[in-house]
Amino acid sequence: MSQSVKGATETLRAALAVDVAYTCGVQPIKAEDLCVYYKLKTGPHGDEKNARSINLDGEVSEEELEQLVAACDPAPFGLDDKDVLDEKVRKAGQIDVENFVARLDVSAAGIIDAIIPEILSGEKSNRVLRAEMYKLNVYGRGCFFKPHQDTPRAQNMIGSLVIFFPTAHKGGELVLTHGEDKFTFDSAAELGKHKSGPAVAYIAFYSDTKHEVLPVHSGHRVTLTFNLFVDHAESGALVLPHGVPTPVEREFESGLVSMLADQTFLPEGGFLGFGLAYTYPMPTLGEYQLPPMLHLLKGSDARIRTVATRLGLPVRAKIVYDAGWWGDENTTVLMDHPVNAEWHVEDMDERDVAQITGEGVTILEEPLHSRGKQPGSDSDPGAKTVHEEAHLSREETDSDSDSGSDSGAGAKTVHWVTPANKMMRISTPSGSYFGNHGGVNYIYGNVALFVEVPAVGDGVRAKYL
Ligand SMILES: O=C(O)CCC(=O)C(=O)O
Ligand SMILES: [Fe+2]
Repeated sequence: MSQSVKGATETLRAALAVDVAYTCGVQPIKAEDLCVYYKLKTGPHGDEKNARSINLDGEVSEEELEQLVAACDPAPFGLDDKDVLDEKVRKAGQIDVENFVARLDVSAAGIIDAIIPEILSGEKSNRVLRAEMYKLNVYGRGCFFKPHQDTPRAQNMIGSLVIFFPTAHKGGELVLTHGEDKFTFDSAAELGKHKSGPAVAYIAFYSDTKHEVLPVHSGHRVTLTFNLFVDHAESGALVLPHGVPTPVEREFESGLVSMLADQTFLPEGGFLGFGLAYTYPMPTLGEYQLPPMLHLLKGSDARIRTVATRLGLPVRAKIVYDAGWWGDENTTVLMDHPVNAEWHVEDMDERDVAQITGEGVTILEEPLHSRGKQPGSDSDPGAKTVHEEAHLSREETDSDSDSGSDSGAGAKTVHWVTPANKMMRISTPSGSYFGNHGGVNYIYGNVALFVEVPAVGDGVRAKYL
């Protein structure tokens, strides 16, 4: 590989390393929007449920908050398909959506508009962000929630939104961990700085990001939680990224352009491969289609698509499976469709294998070097080495070709920019899943993006001669 390609690869990696998994702030709202109506628990004599209202401002009394706590159920967490109560993992109160009404409308209050630029990666195109209210939670003194990811509920679930009422409390910081980065959001401190009128604090984050709520030392931390979904216009067409490129997009673009201009780089054409920074919800049962993945990309993953599309380079998404059972220890399979995760190694018969090797499937002819290693773990020198070149078999790159080519004839080269080193194992469908709600209809799976690089002098590459 030439020095210039090495340098360009580094530029791309550096541009992708700029990534935040959240966006947060304090939003001024109308005083009446701090009001919540909630149902009381049925009385000991089976009396009818009554409702009460509470104004969740800084002046709310201890007595009123205790009444709210009395209307809460203990909040569970999710372990595989079960909701589990265990105060060593999560201690908090919750009210389900059918038992309360909050006056606050996050769209009308401007909170959705405030989070869109980050959560949809600066690119509105034809995507819409929809917030679905999920719970009201009360974290009193000593309450907390240990590190977890939020359970994926649909393929288009992208994030979680938490709204914090300005009720007095100390502690209860939300700590997010993404790769090597840690971020602490102290909603009480942020709201404390806001002196001019009523406000709520908010944070939105990609829901596969690990997060925890530290113990509350005093007072009551009252929140509304929402699941965030990406919907898109009926046409399903991906609108071309518009707007002014950000500095980090320009940096990424300069790396791509120097690769295209280097005539020693993939002279016959091929692919740039990117293992992604985030994981994506995949269904575990039934018949599926991979949703239009390119609409659902998060953070720096979306940057790959944005810039490549702007340059006119086709981008495709593939699910990455580690299919070690397949004769060869190191078989990596890239698929357009999630595999029915009910399939276990033992159950696999030839028919199943034929199905897996069917249309839209790519077997990497050279295994990924860093298979099974944790990304970024310093103790493991292999983790940071990228297997620079592997081959994408031709059946995938040329739909007209005969599909039985495992010989490598006509295979296209993949130049891996970031390693696809976290993979789903076909043989372990759900493992032990730990989330904020029981359910294994969806699991977070690993995806790789492939940017098609034309041969020297072909297509959009012609202008870089
Ligand atoms: O209250 C928070 O800050 C986060 C709560 C949470 O992680 C959850 O409900 O899943
Ligand atoms: Fe959570």
